[in-house]
Order: sequence, then C-alpha cells, then structure tokens
Amino acid sequence: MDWNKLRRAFHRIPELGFCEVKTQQLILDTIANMRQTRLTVQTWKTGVIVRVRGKSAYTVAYRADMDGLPLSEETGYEFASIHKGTMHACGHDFHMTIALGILAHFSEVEPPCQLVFIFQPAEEGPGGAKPMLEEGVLKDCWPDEMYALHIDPTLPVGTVSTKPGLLFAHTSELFIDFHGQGGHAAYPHKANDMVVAAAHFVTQLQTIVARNIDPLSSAVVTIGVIQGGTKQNVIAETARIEGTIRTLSEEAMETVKSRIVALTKGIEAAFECKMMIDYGANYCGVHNDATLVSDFRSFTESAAQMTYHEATEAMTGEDFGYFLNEIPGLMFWLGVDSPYGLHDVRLAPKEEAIEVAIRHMTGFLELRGK
Ligand SMILES: CC(=O)N[C@@H](CCC[C@H](N)C(=O)O)C(=O)O
Repeated sequence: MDWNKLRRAFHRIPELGFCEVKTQQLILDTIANMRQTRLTVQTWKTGVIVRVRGKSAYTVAYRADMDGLPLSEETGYEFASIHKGTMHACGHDFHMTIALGILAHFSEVEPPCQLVFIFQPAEEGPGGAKPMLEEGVLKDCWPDEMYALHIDPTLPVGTVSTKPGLLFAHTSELFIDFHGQGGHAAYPHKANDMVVAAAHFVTQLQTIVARNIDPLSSAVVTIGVIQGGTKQNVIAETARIEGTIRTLSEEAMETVKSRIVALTKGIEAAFECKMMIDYGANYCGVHNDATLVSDFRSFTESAAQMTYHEATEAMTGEDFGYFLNEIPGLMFWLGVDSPYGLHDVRLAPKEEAIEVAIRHMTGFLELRGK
C-alpha cells in the first residue's frame, strides 16, 4: 500500500465533525482491501471501529481522529483540499493513514492480543470520544490499554515525545452573543452599540489570565472570531465572539468561567445590553499513564533511528482525554517537522513521518499483551 498516496486522498476531502462521510467511506474501502480473516468492522455515526483477533484475550486500542477544520488551505499542494473552506490543518489525515498502516500490518500478522482500532469523528468539535463511550461502543471489546498520537510540527521526523500525567489541557469552547439597540451611525445616543460592547468585553477578558489566575498555574483565553454589524454607517444591534479557554487544572477552568460571568454582568450594566454565554464543547485534560509512558519510552530508546523527547504540558486540547479517564493509556507527539504549525493554513508535515510512525507503533504493539 502506498501510504503517502492514501494520506493525500484523505487530505483532499477534509470534512467537519460528524460530517466525515467521504472520509468514513475511504477508511472502509481501504480496510476492504486488507485480508479479512481476523477483522470485524463496524461503524458508529461517521466513525469506524475495527477489531483484530489476536492470540491472547488482553485488549489494546489505538485511536485516530478524522475531522478537518473550517480553514481555507494555502499550502499550494497539488493534492490540496477540494472542499472549499475546509482543511486538514491538524494532521488528522496523517493520524488516519498511520492507524490504517498499523491495521494493515496486523491484518496480515496475527497480533499478540486483541486489537481495536477506533477512527473517531469530531475531535475538533463538538467531540466524538465522549458520546462514543456513553453509547457503549466499546463495551464488547473494552481495552486494557489505549494509545493515540498527534503530529508535532516542531519536532524532527524520527522523534516522539510524551510525558507521564497531564499532557494536554482542560478546554472549553466559548461563544457569546451580544444583543443591544441598533440605529443610525449619526445618533449614537439613541442606540446601544454592540461593536463597542464586544470590543470592551474582549479587552476585559485579557485581565482574567493576567489578574485572576495564580501565576504558578496556567490558563489561556483566546478569542478567534469577532463579528458584529452589517453596514459602516449603521450601529450594530448584535455582535458575537467565539473563542476557547484552556487551563492546566479544573479549578482554574472554574475560576475563568466565573470571571467571565462577572465581566458579562458588568458589560450588560454598562452598555444596557443582553449577553448570552454558551460554553460549547468542554474536554477534560489528557492524562497519560506513568507505567505505560515508561514502557513506551524504553521501547523508543531501544529502537533504531528513534529519539524520545520528554514533553511538557501543552495548552492544546484533545477529547482522547475521555478515553484515558477510563482506560490506562497514553498520547504522544509525533515529529513531522513543518515550518508552519497546527491550525496554520500552510501546515506542511513531512510524509516520511508516516512510515516512521507505522513502523514504530507496529513494533510497540507487537510487544503488548503477550
Ligand atoms: C490538538 C488540537 O489542536 N486540538 C484542538 C481541540 C479543540 C477543542 C475545542 N474545539 C476548543 O476549541 O476548545 C485544539 O484547539 O487544541
């Protein structure tokens, strides 16, 4: 199988969370071309779950996320997204290809234990891991341990990086709608301008991390979208901001949210407007199992041409954390050496990393559950 070709096929057809219809079909078609004797394939919404019968009853799961982001690609690739305004800018095209590469190996070579491959929709939002668990998708093949990777553009190919304990932050989306009184641009005293209210609020939000969070803890409040108004000479009746909150502890998340509520009350009073807060999708932190990290580290350090790098916590989020709340496991960063970062419209991960990851994880899983 030409894995780079498959990755490019995924890259062409990015789809948003729970709309991964073509992506799901490409996964199913790829699996259909593998030896079927040991495989059981099922679908869940736009996801796919594949069980591989192995020697022992011990069960190990491997998860890949599937969705793209609402971004307009600017890589200049000949295999760029054909879905206007949607892009695989977080490496999920790599994640799926690598999972299929590992699966292809174990469809040919009997694994030492039961394997479960989970192709999970909607990691970027609204989250696929939690509903998958809640709907009991894994109840007949409950894993004893579980793995996933995420590409890291800052690390060279041949490097993997992780750490015991918290790897990724607690996250919450943030959507706030402002409702005031529109009017003629020339009569501001007869209106409540929601562009001005939103601008004040966004500025005040910056004080939360600076003034309310313990400097020895950490938090991020990022507003990625600000919208309001319809015409340059009309005072805006509505505005909307969209963002995300990241913290290293649940307590800090509570602090940020309570400060947002307090600031909202102040803006509502000051601008005589109404504000509606929606926290959208919330993800718990990603907590790695210390013993499995130690096994993974030892394996990596004994592998030819592989480097292990001890990670620090990242403010990225991942709903893989929901799996790790119930199943011991780990997530690790895979070096893909791109000059442009995650969520950048020019993200250009090196494809050599695909074969490296397939070889590395195949070798690691060969040793599990014997
Ligand atoms: C690895 C990565 O980039 N994950 C995303 C997860 C997003 C969760 C949610 N939509 C949010 O924005 O809070 C990330 O942005 O870290």
